[in-house]
Amino acid sequence: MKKSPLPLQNICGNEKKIIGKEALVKLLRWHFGFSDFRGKQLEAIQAVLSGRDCFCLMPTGGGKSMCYQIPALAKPGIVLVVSPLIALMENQVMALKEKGIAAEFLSSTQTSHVKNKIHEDLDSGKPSTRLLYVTPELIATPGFTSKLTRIHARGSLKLIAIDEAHCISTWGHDFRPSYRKLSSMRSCLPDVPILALTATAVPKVQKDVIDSLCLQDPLVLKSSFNRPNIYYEVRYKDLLDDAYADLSFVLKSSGDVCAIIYCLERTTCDVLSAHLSKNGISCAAYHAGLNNKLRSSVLDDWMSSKIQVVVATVAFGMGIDRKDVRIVCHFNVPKSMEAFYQESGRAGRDQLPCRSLLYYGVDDRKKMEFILRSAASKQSESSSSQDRLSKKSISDFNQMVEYCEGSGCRRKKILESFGEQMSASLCKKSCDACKHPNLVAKYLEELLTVCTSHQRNGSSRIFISSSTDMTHGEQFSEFWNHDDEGGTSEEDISDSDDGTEIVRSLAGSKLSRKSGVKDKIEFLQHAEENYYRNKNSDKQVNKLDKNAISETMRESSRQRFLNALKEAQQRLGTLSIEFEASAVFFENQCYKKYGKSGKSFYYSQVASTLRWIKMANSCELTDRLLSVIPAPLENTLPKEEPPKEPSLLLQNHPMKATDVELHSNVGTETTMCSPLQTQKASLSARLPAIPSFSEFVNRKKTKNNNPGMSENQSPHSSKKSSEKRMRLQ
Ligand SMILES: Nc1ncnc2c1ncn2[C@@H]1O[C@H](COP(=O)(O)OP(=O)(O)OP(=O)(O)O)[C@@H](O)[C@H]1O
Ligand SMILES: [Mg+2]
Repeated sequence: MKKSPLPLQNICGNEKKIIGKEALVKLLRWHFGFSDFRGKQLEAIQAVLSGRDCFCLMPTGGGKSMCYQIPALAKPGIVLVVSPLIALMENQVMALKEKGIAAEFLSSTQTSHVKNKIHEDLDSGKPSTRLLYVTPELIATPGFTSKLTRIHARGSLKLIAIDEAHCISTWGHDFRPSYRKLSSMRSCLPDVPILALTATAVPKVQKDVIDSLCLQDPLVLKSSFNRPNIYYEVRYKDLLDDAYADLSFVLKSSGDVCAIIYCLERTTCDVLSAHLSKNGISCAAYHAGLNNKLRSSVLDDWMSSKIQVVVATVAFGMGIDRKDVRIVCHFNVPKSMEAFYQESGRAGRDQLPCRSLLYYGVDDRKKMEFILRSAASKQSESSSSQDRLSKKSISDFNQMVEYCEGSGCRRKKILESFGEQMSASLCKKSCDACKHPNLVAKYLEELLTVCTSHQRNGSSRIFISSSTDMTHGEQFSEFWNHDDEGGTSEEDISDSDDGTEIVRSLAGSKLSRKSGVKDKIEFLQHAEENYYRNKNSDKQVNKLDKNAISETMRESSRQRFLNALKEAQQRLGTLSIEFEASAVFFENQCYKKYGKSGKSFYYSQVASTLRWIKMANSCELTDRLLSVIPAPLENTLPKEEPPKEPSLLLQNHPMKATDVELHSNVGTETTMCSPLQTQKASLSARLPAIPSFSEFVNRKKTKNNNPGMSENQSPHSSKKSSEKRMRLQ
């Protein structure tokens, strides 16, 4: 229902003068029903109404939107709001319309009839629209720029508000190339004040935003980043029997509360959501792998409390305003403190007590380090700016690791990462480290023991050394950006299907290992059924396109194989294979087999091959790789001459067989099976096949049912399992 305008709506004409607090508070009460302004809202509003540029840094949920919504009501003319997500624009416009405020948005999702009506209004001399939400992509189009210039010439454009302004900075955690195009606005639309709003901007990003937008003598308003109503807590997956069960328990014991659970991978969202649903929790998965219809129905159901828990990738939530989110859980460690702050900040926007829960796992850390490293290695010729960004992404992630693995107040760590000093007393025991210091210290000690045993088994070394390498001068890239360029111009979700996604999707994560075997098989069967169902549908071509395996994906897989082989080398002692070529060989095999079937099957094959590499002994590995030696080699081998053709074995490498023996550790499998012997034996031996997923699972089952074998093979597993325990609530 349309609300009658407050007589104050034109409290002043177009003249630039400070409007008194009283008049503005009246607007706030009349239109929004809030008794007073929060934090720096009033200062920001007064600044922009007086025609001054303003940079406004307020915490998540601090009420930044009000800083441009009130100005829209205080003066005639249009406030242009640049927003990164269509979902966010839709929500805000809907909420404003419900309050009787003339707000519109322009996006590709609207019908041309609706768009035409909005354009008609904008073209009229006296537009009724007060707030116009647009994407940065639209602003960049020449047609829209000239429309804005015309509106401005008529004196009808009173403010440009740039929401989530950190997206303009390559230093920010959510850099969006399209935001950079906003830098031309100052020259196209001089005199129109610009308001830049963000919740997360370290000093470097603040400066970058101010410079990029050419803000002139802006009023810089900074509020504390502290969110006193959020209780911060980390739970350690490696010390838990079952993180899924733990999370179920937390959610159930908290009552039927509203929650967001962030996962790194889409598959984890699906599997975890299914698990929670089975346990009676009302929830749904949300990620860019779902179609638009399903995504918006999940969003609607969650916004209207039909479901309470959303299990999502980072695609979910920027600017989504459900006030009563009581728990934000990160089921995998986030990539940076900025991302963590932004996402955990979606809890408790009603200022009531709420909880940030992070499940930290050593495997997750390694996976993230691997992703960072893969992204880095993708850049063969890096520019200095890419190099700079890559190093930054590593150090950003290290801050997150420190948050989880370090002792001391979590709140302090968050605030200090944004350059804010904090006294120890500020936390008031509102994080686990301050509330239960002894318990947290004990967990960290236990975690260290688990990590050390991982390392002793060789499983961590490759990652640890690679991450150390990375901080010492390799080339890196910012890989997680919501890069909306090159895709459809107004896609509302941007967790893209790039190479990183593949690495993320590869099986072998601790999470998927923790779900039951039956669940897993059901899940894969379901995926297979879906695949064949889709295959017959008339959308097949489109789907196959989406399912296509790109060169980037293939490169990620090769990298993954390379790391697995190096890890195998650490586990087994010196392995006499040529790593790069072997990695290419394994990847080629997967691609040959499943290249045409699409990426799901391809990933699955990559994953099972990786599992096989993890379990194989030296003989099996070298045998497997020998199979690709060209036929003529067979004749040359007995003479112990190096083959002419390039081959995968180190035999073709300058290193001699004797070198290998010298490097072998006594008692390792390498000494029992020298490269030469292996080659000879393998020519007559049958090659072991790489197991399928179900074979792998069944083999594992058999081993577990055979106590002798499991004892020999995994002396740590039973110990580790008995070491694990559910954490106290
Ligand atoms: N002065 C106020 N008094 C009470 N509630 C307010 C006030 N201003 C804003 N709010 C409410 O606070 C909530 C958060 O506001 P808003 O969405 O603008 O936050 P934000 O700073 O943009 O957060 P984010 O960074 O997550 O986008 C909204 O529900 C809004 O209605
Ligand atoms: Mg906002």
